[in-house]
Amino acid sequence: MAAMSAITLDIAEKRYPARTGTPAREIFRDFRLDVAAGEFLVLLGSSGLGKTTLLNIAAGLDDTYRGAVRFGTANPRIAYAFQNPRLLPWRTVLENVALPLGEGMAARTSARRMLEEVGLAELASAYPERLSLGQQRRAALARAFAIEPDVLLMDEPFVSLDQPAAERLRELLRRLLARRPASVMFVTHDPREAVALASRIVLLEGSPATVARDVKVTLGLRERASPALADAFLIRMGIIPRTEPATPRG
Ligand SMILES: Nc1ncnc2c1ncn2[C@@H]1O[C@H](COP(=O)(O)OP(=O)(O)OP(=O)(O)O)[C@@H](O)[C@H]1O
Repeated sequence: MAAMSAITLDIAEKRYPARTGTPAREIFRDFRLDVAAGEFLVLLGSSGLGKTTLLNIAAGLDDTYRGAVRFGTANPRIAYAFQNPRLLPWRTVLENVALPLGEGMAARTSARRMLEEVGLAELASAYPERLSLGQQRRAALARAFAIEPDVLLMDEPFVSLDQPAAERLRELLRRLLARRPASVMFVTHDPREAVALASRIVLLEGSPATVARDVKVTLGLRERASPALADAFLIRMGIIPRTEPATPRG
């Protein structure tokens, strides 16, 4: 028996109407994607293809399409981490993390525990403007995991950080997921980041977008962390092109 899907995206048609200067665009037609329970699915694909549109549809933020989104569990808890951390500037870090948990002491206690887990305990009563981008993203991760999501949607959550900072956040994400497993859809432009995190990589291509590659990633942590080995894997799987040999043939 096939494992039950945590998320099924079944999009008969998604289009954006024409705007002044831009013609109407068909983003998806007869597009289908199943995410298995516990899977860490990374979506790759060039800019403007429809990756964010797909996450918005999965999140229920966009219902202007023909088709259906189905979840493996009734009333799944869904967390969505955006590229911009989107913390409320007039609330403290603790209040931001507690917000999705509601009012009361229990909410604040869980929020505080989440902040400890992401290494921000000392900044609990600070306002977001005092935090670096990396710290804001830690807070956004704490807020996302505070609700113990069944489904975690992430849209380039670690972009514009330097490599060591991005790797520390990826490490944190792995740790958070180890304690609270979720089914993940993660969008990035960076194929190496995809190898670092994914259990499955889906490469989108074309307009309307179709699945060009769909590969399981079973590498160990050491291989994932090595740029050379990650690139070799990406080339082998046809996700990035083989670079031309330096020495001319013949
Ligand atoms: N509200 C909208 N109205 C019209 N067109 C839109 C709208 N939102 C997005 N688009 C267009 O639809 C296409 C897909 O957008 P989307 O943001 O989903 O792509 P993406 O793959 O996430 O791109 P990126 O990687 O640059 O974030 C783009 O060409 C975009 O310009």
